[in-house]
Amino acid sequence: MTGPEHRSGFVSLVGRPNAGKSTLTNALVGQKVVITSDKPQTTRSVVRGIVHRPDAQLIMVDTPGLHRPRTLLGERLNDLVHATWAEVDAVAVCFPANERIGPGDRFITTELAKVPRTTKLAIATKTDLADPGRIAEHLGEIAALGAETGVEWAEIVPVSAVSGDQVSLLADLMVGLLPEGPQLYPDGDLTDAPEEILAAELIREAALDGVRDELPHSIAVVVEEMGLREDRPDDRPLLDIHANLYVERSSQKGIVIGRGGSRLKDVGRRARLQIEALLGVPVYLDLHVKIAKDWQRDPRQLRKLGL
Ligand SMILES: Nc1nc2c(ncn2[C@@H]2O[C@H](COP(=O)(O)OP(=O)(O)OP(=O)(O)O)[C@@H](O)[C@H]2O)c(=O)[nH]1
Repeated sequence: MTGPEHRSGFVSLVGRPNAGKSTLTNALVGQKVVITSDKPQTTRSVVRGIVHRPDAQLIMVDTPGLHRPRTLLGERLNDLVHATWAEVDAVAVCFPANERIGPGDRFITTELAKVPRTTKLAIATKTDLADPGRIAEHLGEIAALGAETGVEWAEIVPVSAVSGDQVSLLADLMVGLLPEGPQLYPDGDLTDAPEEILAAELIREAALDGVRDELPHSIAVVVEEMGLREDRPDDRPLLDIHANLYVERSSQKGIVIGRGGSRLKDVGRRARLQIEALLGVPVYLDLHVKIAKDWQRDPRQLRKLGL
């Protein structure tokens, strides 16, 4: 049962490579973890764990990595990261206490400043590797970085995921930043991992490209299945994605598919390239177009489509 005091929401751990995000996620979720282990475990991939507590459900999201945008695709990917950050309740930046604040940390914090409404907190990770004087200095540098970039830290918390020091305090603080809300996920398997949402969004964008005027807001995409293909060698993974592209009318279906299926093929190819760039793994994309009559006006269909 969920009482009025129950809180729920999404927190994303970000930080430069090796900052300790995955280790901290695991420490936070502890034994009651649901990790989507069938997802590609590349540094760019999104892994999510859920902290189930009597008073809260804290859903941990690792958003895809930011890139210094050199290409249009890079910019597009960063837009996606910003969009993901804007959708979560809080973003926590991890700054390892055994290293100085560097350009990578400054870049991430500056980007985070562009997402005004999301709550931000700072975590000084790996405190077991630094002495108290150094930790105090580090916390001061994190505060200064916030002031310099215009990010207001809701909390600055030192933790060690390895020794466990302050991990439960961090969980309490994060829960305190969440809105009141019911349990969002049942115990058990997760179906709508952020990767699937991002993949669906990329497919939708590719499908709308060039036909926006003809198909305003009429396309919804649902990733039905996503998983690494079995029996592949470790160095040659392949991610299978089965997705349905919903339109409202058969005339729209014709537009999306194109003559002899040529347009759908092109949509699939472009979406696949973007998903591969985002997740860092080769993708086999199986795309089907279906008609969900007037889905925009039907609450049941909207819920089914995750909207
Ligand atoms: N001593 C110590 N080591 C830690 C701690 N947290 C993480 N590490 C180590 O730091 C390294 C990087 O940790 P990860 O959790 O993989 O870091 P990450 O930020 O997820 O890394 P990427 O996936 O590359 O972005 C690993 O060798 C961890 O064992 C900590 O609290 N104390």
